Amino acid sequence: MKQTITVGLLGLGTVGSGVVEILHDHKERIQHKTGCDVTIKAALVNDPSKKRELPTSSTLLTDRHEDITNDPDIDVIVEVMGGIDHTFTILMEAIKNGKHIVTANKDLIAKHGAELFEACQENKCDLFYEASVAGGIPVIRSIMDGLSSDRITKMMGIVNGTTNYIMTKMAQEGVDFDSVLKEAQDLGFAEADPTADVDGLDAARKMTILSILGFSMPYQLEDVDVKGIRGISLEDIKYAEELGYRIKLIGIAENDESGVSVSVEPTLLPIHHPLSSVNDEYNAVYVYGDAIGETMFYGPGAGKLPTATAVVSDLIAVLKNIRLGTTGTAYVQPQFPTQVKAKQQQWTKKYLRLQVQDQPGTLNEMTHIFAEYGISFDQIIQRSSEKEDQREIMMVTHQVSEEDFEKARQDLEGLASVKSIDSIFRVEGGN
Ligand SMILES: NC(=O)C1=CN([C@@H]2O[C@H](COP(=O)(O)OP(=O)(O)OC[C@H]3O[C@@H](n4cnc5c(N)ncnc54)[C@H](OP(=O)(O)O)[C@@H]3O)[C@@H](O)[C@H]2O)C=CC1
Ligand SMILES: N[C@@H](CC=O)C(=O)O
Repeated sequence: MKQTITVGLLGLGTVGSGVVEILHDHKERIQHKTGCDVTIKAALVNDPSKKRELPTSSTLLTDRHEDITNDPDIDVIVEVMGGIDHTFTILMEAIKNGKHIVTANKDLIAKHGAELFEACQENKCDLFYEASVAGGIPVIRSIMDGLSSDRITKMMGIVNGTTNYIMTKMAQEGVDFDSVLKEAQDLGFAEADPTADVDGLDAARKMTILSILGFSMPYQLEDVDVKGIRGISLEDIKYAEELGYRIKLIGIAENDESGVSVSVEPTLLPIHHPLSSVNDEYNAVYVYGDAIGETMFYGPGAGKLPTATAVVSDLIAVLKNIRLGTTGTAYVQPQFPTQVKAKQQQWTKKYLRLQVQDQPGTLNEMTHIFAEYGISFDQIIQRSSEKEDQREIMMVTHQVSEEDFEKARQDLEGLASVKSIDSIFRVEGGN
């Protein structure tokens, strides 16, 4: 027998309208898969007077969340409005009223995932959040289900669509940062506050969620080393190409015997590395496991319909659970304590771009400093600088510990012949 499930939407913007569209266009497919008919009874918005397409003519548009959280007819809440603490309060209220939750909100899950999970367990509610990491790519489900038999050791990838879109356009079309950010906003990829994208925080939240789930540890957002893309210039993109690399904003989470390190930063990748060809708003995540070896997940990481696909798939998971009379969630209580890896244990290659005095001995002075910390070079190129009596130097080091590199950087800054250190990025690949 067909069952009618009533949904309350929190948010009817880019993702919310995509959810409405998929539920409408795939209505029969969803009925067939779940045995359920889905009705959207109400949607919470900031401005109910704004003209917009409604899910059905009878859908209530409201700016009072209680109209949804307290409505006894509503079975499932789909949260696609964003926000952290206020949204958390609303969802906790909804869970206490027995509502199942589907959310696309990584800000919320990275900060309050554990509390939401506990409340859902206590109240026998579902909690699903596939769209919170890498938009339309089912990477959370893959980690929680497909790879659940393995021990995950590393996850690495491009997990922010906006910055990947910006950097692709900068590299391919030489477009300036501000105009391409505006394009990404118009296309619905960027967060309400796009500084979260540009400064790497959005990617850091996603890497936090992946680390909690993949490593089964209560990893904290505050422990992620985060650098955004503001410091990347068209010169860096050009010199990186010359050295055989592309620059991408890469998240890396590693777990080995010396601890866990999670970072998000601009990274030079060898041109033939598969992540170098991930362009526009696309995302890709490598997951390494003891048994499986290497797997890669690729697809659209942002945008209306790709993100809504993940949200509606979560809703389908809830519908199936309701039919089975059970509850479930993509969360598990972390099993192991987190031991954050010391800087001395974190090894990477580095790219530097510097302006130096054009005089004999400058390069010697610099290499002498690096040698003191045991740092050697993979590649060095020099170019004339726009500034009189200066040269521009681009270097790629061999593997160096973060701690030693930082000491060498400080010593370099103290040299009279070093006029400025304009860029420092991580480099992947090779020793
Ligand atoms: N866009 C994307 O590609 C992706 C987004 N996400 C996540 O999905 C969520 C939604 O994103 P998106 O659809 O892009 O955002 P939008 O800004 O397009 O939509 C937000 C919606 O929520 C409503 N809203 C926001 N705050 C409130 C509030 N305090 N009270 C009532 N209504 C509110 C807005 O109302 P009104 O329409 O009146 O302004 C709007 O309808 C975010 O958590 C985002 O991080 C996740 C993956 C990809
Ligand atoms: N702003 C985010 C949206 C998806 O999570 C991004 O650009 O990736």
